[in-house]
Amino acid sequence: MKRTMLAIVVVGLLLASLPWLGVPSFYESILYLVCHWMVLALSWNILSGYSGYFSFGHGAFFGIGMYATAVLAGKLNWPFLATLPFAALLPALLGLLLGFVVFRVKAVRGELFALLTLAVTFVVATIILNTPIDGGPGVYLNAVDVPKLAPTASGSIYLMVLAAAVVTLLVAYRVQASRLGIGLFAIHDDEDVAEVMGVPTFRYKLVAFALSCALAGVAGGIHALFVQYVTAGETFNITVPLTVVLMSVLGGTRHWAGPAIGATAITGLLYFFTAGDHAVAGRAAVGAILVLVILFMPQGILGHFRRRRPKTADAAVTAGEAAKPGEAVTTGEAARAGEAATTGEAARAGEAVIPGTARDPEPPRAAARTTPSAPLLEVRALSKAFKGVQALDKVNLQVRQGEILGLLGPNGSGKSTLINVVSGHYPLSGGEILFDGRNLTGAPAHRMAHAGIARTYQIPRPFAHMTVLQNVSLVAMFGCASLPQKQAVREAWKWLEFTGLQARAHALPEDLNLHQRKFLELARALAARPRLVLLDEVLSGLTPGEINEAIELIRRIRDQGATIVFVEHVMRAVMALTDRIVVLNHGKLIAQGEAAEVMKDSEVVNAYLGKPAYA
Ligand SMILES: Nc1ncnc2c1ncn2[C@@H]1O[C@H](COP(=O)(O)OP(=O)(O)OP(=O)(O)O)[C@@H](O)[C@H]1O
Repeated sequence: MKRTMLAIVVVGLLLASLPWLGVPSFYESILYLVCHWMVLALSWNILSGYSGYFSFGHGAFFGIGMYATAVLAGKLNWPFLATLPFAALLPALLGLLLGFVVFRVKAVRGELFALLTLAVTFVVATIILNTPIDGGPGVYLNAVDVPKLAPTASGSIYLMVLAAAVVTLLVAYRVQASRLGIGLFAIHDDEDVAEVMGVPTFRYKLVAFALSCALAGVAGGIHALFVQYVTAGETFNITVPLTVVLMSVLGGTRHWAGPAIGATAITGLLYFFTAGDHAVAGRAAVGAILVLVILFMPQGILGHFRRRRPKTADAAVTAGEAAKPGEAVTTGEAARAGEAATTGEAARAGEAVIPGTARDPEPPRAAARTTPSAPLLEVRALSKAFKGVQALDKVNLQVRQGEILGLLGPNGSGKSTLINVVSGHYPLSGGEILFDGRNLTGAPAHRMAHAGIARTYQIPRPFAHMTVLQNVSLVAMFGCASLPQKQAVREAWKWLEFTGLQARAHALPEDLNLHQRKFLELARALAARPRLVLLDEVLSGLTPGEINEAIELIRRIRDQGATIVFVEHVMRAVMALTDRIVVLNHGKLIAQGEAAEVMKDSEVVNAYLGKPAYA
């Protein structure tokens, strides 16, 4: 990490020497434009590329920065450098305000967010144009003194934008490698699941948005000085956000350096054609290249080559490095070495290791038991209504410390809904959730995860662009354990070994079979070091042999002290594993107690057992 950052700074310092080497100012202008677009594209990518919240409003934040400097320096005669903090702060505040409202609304994701940010651009442009900020004629900055940083004014402006580009590169790099970046990539893949796994999605999106807007604002402030004359028509032109998006997509949005490559390529190409007096042909060429890249390299230039890399000579290095437990694996790496070097023999053969036959991992730390049989989870009058469906109707339930509680009921009786509500995936409609004596009613899902609740999904929902190892280590970082990154990777290896998935550590979820995907769900839940594990039909769809493996695995999880709620239709597993069962029907709890007793209950027989079709 330090080497990459050092390399960015060294290259920046080398480029900073150009104004003293007598380079014609024309070239400084070209380099200025490259750096300028780099800042804009990189800053856009911090929110939109990493988290998937595509914004078409970057022009607004850039424009606010531009006008902040134009008004403060051009109209109020402030020294230029004193305007830059405001050029950063004002768009950041607008981003925060907008995000504070918009990021709370689940419906405003994807294209709606893109349209909303585009609308913000028009609103900002209209306000600026129709108030004394601009008022129509534009703002001149030709009387503003350029800070003397280099022998010439153009050299000084170039140095400022170069500094901004270096800082933005460092920020983009640091964010990607940090918890924030990993959380944003999880949001990109599945925001609801990310929240349930412990990622504070709202806060992370806000931070990313504010950072993105602030950097765009700085680019705007410097650009105001560069163009010397600021008009609303030029500033809030749709080509600004479009160009930024295209540059990022071309270079690759899932890598910190992708937008920088896209910005360099497109600016360089445009210059090449403009210099040859073929500006129109240049734009057409850029358009054609973009179409080709989107068709054949949908992950962008960097994404494409990084995806191919493990298949080449350095695959062994990538896999070997990541195979060292404790080595940090960031989401951007996405190493896809299906045959990655691993620790066990079976793993080397590329086979999943049957739990119990793998080399014994260091015993995974399980939740510590406190008072035996004390309730760990208590739900009181828990209700959940969807439009027209009362999925849960005043359910009262206790889960005791250290037990396996079977949650049974016919299809549609509310079992998954109960798990969804207790894990925070769905907000409740009524009632209370008490966990370990704390009232978690209405808490956001990431707080449920931090408190010690982990879950699996009936239909596995792994983060699609992250490897198996990254999926599991993310939960070790953000779940109840809240481990630092390197320790989280070590923890993930333990659970991969526990579930027999270590041979698939570097595979993407799409390359796993159903059995492996179900076990990935388990490994993820366990890596959180939860106090309560909610298992939603982990056995469905498995073969009888795989079911036996899973039963053995769940026993081992319980033996290590975890408390488990177990939704299952496979009756032999229910009988083999559960201490107690509760039965739901039409969202109501109809029976609870020891399995053998409850199975004789006439209401249970009528509602559930009387129905055929369970294994
Ligand atoms: N997101 C949703 N929107 C609308 N209705 C829902 C939603 N999720 C669940 N329901 C409804 O709530 C009721 C309970 O569903 P739930 O999935 O909890 O049942 P279940 O007992 O888990 O069933 P299964 O055994 O088939 O998984 C069903 O009528 C279902 O259609």
